[in-house]
Amino acid sequence: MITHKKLPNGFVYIEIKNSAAEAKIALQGAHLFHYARVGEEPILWLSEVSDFETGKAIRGGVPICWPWFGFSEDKALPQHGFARTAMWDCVSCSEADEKSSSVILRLTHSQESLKMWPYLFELDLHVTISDKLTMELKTTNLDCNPFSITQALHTYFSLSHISDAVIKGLDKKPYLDALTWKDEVQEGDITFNQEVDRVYQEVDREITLYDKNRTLHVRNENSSSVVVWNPWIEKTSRMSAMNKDAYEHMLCIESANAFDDARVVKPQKSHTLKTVIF
Ligand SMILES: O=P(O)(O)OC[C@H]1O[C@H](O)[C@H](O)[C@@H](O)[C@@H]1O
Repeated sequence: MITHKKLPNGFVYIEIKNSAAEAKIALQGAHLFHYARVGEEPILWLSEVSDFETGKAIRGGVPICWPWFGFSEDKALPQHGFARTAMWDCVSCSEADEKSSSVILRLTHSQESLKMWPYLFELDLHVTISDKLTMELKTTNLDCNPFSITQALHTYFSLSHISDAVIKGLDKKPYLDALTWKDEVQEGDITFNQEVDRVYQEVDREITLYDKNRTLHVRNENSSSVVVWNPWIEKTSRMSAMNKDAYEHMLCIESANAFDDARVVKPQKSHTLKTVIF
């Protein structure tokens, strides 16, 4: 069942329930903020103190960073672009069978977007909810000039505890350490005992997240960069909409086209960043 819902403050979202899983996705930002398989704990982390307010990104779930990841060259523009706080339209809801439901949300250029980023575009998020979570972010260039994008499906995973988390699949991969701005190379698995903010490059394998009671797989397409982020104690205390111990129960593994993995989209052409989480 796919139902359009509204919070008391007017914030609108779509609830999807089928025999395999359930999900919630806000029209603001096409922001998926809940996904759980039937009978299991939620796979996505959502801050207990997140705002569901117009113009503010939800803290948790899967924010969409687009058309730039991180800071823009113009520091007056929002970090991670404007898509995550813009209102999207729902253009399609469908149920393939009792175990699989799909929603397509669309954002197109507007007077406001053209002030921040001077291109005509269509951006579609196709979400499929089944025993897997599939997200396809399709950028179509409707302009007469090519444009370059950086982007991420900025997935916040829910953890039993950060000290139990192990990421496999990035061994020997080069990365930019966003804390020191140095280029490094990963040696072995990733574990966490301090702040981590890294953009891995040349990623060509499935990534596996081991937690105490659960193993999750992330399979990306048309992406060779992955951001791994945990803000740890001090940065969490400075972050909006996060309790001070929130870093213990979240970890971001972001399916991206970031830094050296920026993509040029020619007029009338498309690029689709895809991730499957299972
Ligand atoms: O606070 P936000 O704008 O949502 O950004 C949250 C985080 O996103 C990414 O993971 C970046 O690598 C981090 O440096 C940043 O702190």
